[in-house]
Amino acid sequence: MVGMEKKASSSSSLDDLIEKAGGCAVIDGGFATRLETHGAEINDPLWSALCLIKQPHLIKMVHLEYLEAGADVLVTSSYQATIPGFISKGLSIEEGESLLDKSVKLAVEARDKFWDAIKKVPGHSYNRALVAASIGSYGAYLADGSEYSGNYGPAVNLQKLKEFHRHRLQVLVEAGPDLLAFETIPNKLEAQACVELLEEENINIPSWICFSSVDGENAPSGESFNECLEIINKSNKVHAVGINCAPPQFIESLISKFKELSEKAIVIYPNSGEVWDGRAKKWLPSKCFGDDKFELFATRWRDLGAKLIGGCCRTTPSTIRAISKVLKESS
Ligand SMILES: C[S+](C)CC[C@H](N)C(=O)O
Ligand SMILES: N[C@@H](CCS)C(=O)O
Ligand SMILES: [Zn+2]
Repeated sequence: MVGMEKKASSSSSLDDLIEKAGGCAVIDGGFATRLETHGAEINDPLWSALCLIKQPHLIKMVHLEYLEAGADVLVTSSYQATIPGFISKGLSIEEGESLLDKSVKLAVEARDKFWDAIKKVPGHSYNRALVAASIGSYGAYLADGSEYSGNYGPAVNLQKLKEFHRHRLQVLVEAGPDLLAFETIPNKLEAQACVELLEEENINIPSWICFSSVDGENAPSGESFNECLEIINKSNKVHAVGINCAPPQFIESLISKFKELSEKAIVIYPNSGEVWDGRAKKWLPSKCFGDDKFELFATRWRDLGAKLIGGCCRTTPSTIRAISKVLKESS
């Protein structure tokens, strides 16, 4: 147990979903990398957010695929969607705001469409999914791979990070998601910026903060998770903490570590094990885990205490189908 810990209020929509899902809810899988398999062009500084401008129908299609596969939570297409990013494409602030709003609306529309159809099917085993607005790290916006290094340079201080996140956070919250998902946070300073913003903006939507990790032990910056979680534990605006887009082989020990360091729910959605080359902008062949492995991992991670489990880059709807099936069978 950790001192000074503020537990988030217990009757949130997230807690309800976890309970309905039998103690462990399923998050969707890699979003941008799935868009790519449908032919989306995302080799761009905006990465998957380019689709919000050019191919929004693909975004909805991927959301529907993950719902059909059994996801209880959809993460929106806003990971690398930012107002400055859209401005650099020649769009206005208003157009950028409208694209952020659209990222939430597309997921909500997919969720409602799927739920309206499936709830009429007798004996179905789906839950009404929640929509989590993705808030990618500053490193994601930089598009230089720094969400895996945490190295933002000396000019990037707390103020700058809060400035970067504030407007997007306000617009996403206004769009009405069920949850907020801070993703691939690589260092302590950015975790602090997120926590302070949730307080300052008085956000009452349940949120999770997920870190990436490249050594399986620490945040990518080299700072210990002990230091990072200390800040998060003090806030009752954060409902869950965890890891996304790190390789699956790191997850088991990180769940144990997070359990020791925090009382918050633990959220886990690793990538396939392949490694992102931020310069070449491609996935390097590496130890890649298939759906059968994810099936085994998912029960182990659930038994170790994870409350939300899904996949990140290069995992697919079939990965999520495998996770959902095994968790439902054994809950
Ligand atoms: C999670 S990484 C694969 C996302 C893409 C990165 N921010 C880039 O733009 O290169
Ligand atoms: N939600 C994002 C995270 C990228 S690391 C995606 O799945 O594309
Ligand atoms: Zn990822």
